[in-house]
Amino acid sequence: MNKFKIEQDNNRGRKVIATEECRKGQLLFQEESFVSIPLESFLQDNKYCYLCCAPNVSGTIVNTATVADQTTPAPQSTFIQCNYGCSMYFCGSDCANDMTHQLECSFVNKFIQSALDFNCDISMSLLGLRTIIKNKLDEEKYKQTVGNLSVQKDNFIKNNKAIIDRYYQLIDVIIDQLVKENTAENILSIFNREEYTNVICSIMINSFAGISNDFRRLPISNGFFYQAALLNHNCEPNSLFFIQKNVLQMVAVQDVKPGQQLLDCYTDLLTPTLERQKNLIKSKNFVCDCSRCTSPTENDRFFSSIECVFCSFTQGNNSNATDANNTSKYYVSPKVIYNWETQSFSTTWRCNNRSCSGQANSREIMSLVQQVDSFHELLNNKELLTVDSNTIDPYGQFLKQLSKFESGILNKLHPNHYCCLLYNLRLSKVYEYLTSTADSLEYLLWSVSHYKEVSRIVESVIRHPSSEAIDSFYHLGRISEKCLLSLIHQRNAFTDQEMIDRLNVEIKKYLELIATSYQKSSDLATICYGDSNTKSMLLKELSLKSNMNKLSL
Ligand SMILES: C[S@@+](CC[C@H](N)C(=O)[O-])C[C@H]1O[C@@H](n2cnc3c(N)ncnc32)[C@H](O)[C@@H]1O
Repeated sequence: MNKFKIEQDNNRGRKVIATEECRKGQLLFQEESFVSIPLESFLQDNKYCYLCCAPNVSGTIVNTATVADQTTPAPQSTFIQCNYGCSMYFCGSDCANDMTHQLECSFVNKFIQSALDFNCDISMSLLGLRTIIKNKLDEEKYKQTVGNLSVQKDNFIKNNKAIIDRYYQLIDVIIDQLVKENTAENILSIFNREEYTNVICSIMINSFAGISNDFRRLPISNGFFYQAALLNHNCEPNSLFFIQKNVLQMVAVQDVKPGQQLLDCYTDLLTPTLERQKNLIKSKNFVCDCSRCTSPTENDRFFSSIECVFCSFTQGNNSNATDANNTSKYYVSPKVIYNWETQSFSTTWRCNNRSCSGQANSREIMSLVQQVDSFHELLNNKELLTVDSNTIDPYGQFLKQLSKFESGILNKLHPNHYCCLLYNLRLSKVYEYLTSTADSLEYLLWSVSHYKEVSRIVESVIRHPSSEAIDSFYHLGRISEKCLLSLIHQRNAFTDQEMIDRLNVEIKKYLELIATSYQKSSDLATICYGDSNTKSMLLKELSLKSNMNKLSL
C-alpha cells in the first residue's frame, strides 16, 4: 500500500488515508489472503477447492488414490478428494498436499462435529482452525496480518457474548477430546482457548466474502485480507473489492484525493437505510452514520420512502398539487435509532417536506410501513419463487398475491423504493420463465420492460459504478437477446411484406438495446474491476459481438 498511510481514529480504530491521487477505475492494491475457506454450504461438495477456493470449472473429480496409480496425471481442471481423513475436495495435488492442510486434516471432522453440536458456523470454525495452524507455520506473517486485526474486539465481545460463548464451548470440547486421546503436548498447545476465540472474533469483524465469478454473484468463501480489512465502511464508498480464488483486488470507484480516507462498503449498497443499518449492527457491530444513512431521503434517492399521508391529505385539498409523475409528492423515510442496552432498533419517520408537521409515528404511517413489510416479505418468499416443474402454474399464486399489493401499496412508494426494485426484478424473472414455458412474445416484452426499470432504479440509487449495475445491464442485454430471437422467429413465419417491415423495425430496436446494454455493462466492469479481469473481458467480448450484429443489419 505505497500510496496510503494508516492512521488512528478515536472511534473507529485504524483508517487508511490516500497519500496520492487515485483515479476512478484504478487498481488500488491487490493481495493474497492469509487463509481462506469455502462457505458452509460448499464444504461438502466439489464446487470449490477447500484450500484456495478456486471453482471446479469442469465439475469432475477423481480420487487421490486413483491419481497415484495412473501413469498419466489427471487433467488440470479435475478436482481431487483428500483421502487422508477429511474427504474435502481440492483443485489439484498442490493444494491437497499443502502443509497447512496436512496439519489441519486430522482435526477437520472433529471441528465439524463440534460446530454442529454447538450451533456454530462450520466454515467459520474451520477457518479458525486453519488460521491457528497457519500461525504456527508462518508466525511472522500472522503477527503482521491477522494478529494485527480486531482492534474493535473488546467491543465486539461485549455485544456478542452469546455467539462467542458457543465457540468457547466448541474449542473446550475439542481440547477435552484431544486430552482424552493422549495427544502430544506440542499439538495440544496449538488449541489455545483464548487464541481460538480471538481468531473467531477477527473473522467476524475483519474477514471478507469472496463472490462467485459469474452473474449470480453468490458469496462462496471467507478469507483474511489484511490490507483490505483496515478500510472502514461507508454506504457511498470510494472503493469496491473483488475476490477471485484467494486474491482480492481493491478498485477506486470514485476519484480519491490525497488526504481522503479509503472507504469500502460492508453491506449490500442496494438495500435501504434500515436494512443496511441492521446488517451492519449484526455483522460488524456499529451503527453507520454516513451521509446516506443520516439523510432523510438517502440523498434524494428515496430508497426507503413512503408517501407522506399528511402532505398528500393537504395536497388533496389543493387542486394544483396532484402530479401523476410523483414530482410534487412528499415522502417519509426512517430515522434509525439503536439501543445498545436492549439491542433493539426503533425508527421515527420524517417527512422531506420541511413544513410538514406530520412526521410522528402516526397510525396511518405505521400501517403503511406494515404493508410495505408484508410486501417485502412476499417478494422475498423463496417458496413462492421456486419453480416446481410438477406444478401446472408455478407462478400463478405469486402473481395473484402480487396483484393485491400492486393496487394497495405500490403507488404509495417512491418509484426508487427498494420494494419497487425487488418487485420489478421478481416480475422480470417470472415473465422470463413464463416466456420459455409458454413461448410467448408478450411475456418477453413485459420481462424486458421490468428489467429496464430495474436498471433505472439501480442507476439512480448507485451514482457510481457498482457490480449490481453491471449485472443489471447484463441481464437486460440477455433478456433482450431472447426477445430478438423470438421476433426473428416470428418475422420468418410471415409472408406479408408490411408485417415483415414492421417486425424488422422492432428487430433493429432490440439490436440497439442489446448493444447498449452490453456496452454499459462492459464499461462499468472495466471501471470497477479493471480490463484484465475475467468478467470485464467476457463483457467486452459480448459488447463487441453485439455491436457487430447491430452494424451488420
Ligand atoms: C474491517 S474493520 C475496519 C478497520 C478497523 N477500523 C480497525 O482498526 O481494525 C471493521 C470495524 O471497524 C469499525 N468501523 C468501520 N467502519 C465504521 C463506521 N463507518 N462507523 C463506525 N465504525 C466503523 C467497526 O468497529 C468495524 O467492526
